[in-house]
Amino acid sequence: MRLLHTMLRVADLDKSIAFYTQVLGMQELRRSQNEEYRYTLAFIGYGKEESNTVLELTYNWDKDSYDLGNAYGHIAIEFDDIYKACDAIKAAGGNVSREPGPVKGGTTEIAFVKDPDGYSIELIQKKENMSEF
Ligand SMILES: C[C@@H](O)C(=O)SC[C@H](NC(=O)CC[C@H](N)C(=O)O)C(=O)NCC(=O)O
Ligand code: NI
Repeated sequence: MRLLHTMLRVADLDKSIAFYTQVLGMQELRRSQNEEYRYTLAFIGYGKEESNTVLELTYNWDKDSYDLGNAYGHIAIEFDDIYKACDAIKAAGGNVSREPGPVKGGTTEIAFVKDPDGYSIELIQKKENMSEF
């Protein structure tokens, strides 16, 4: 078995794709529409689905907002330098909701940003040993 994707429902597909590609450096891998059930899927990530776990952005044509509720946590992305990444995200108008720095009670360096729908994305500083979590 292999973890294939995480699906997020988004209110504005082009705005979300612009954020994940232009701000977080992902690629749009493929897009498909379902005319009968009125939705579009966009698969995005850092490489081909054959060897990468990706995001599936779902746009329902008749829905322009969602209640994210209080159960969703975050999606985590590893960066070589989260400090530079956060500076670039701010420069691109992105929302850095938690400044980069050591995780509370630990040493791993993290930051959080919000995507256009308000989903939290955790940026984790690349390190040799991931054992802290
Ligand atoms: C391609 C595969 O990864 C999918 O997830 S498609 C599954 C399909 N998705 C939708 O219908 C999305 C729109 C829906 N309104 C929503 O917001 O979830 C799905 O869930 N189909 C249901 C089924 O029973 O086939
Ligand atoms: Ni899916």
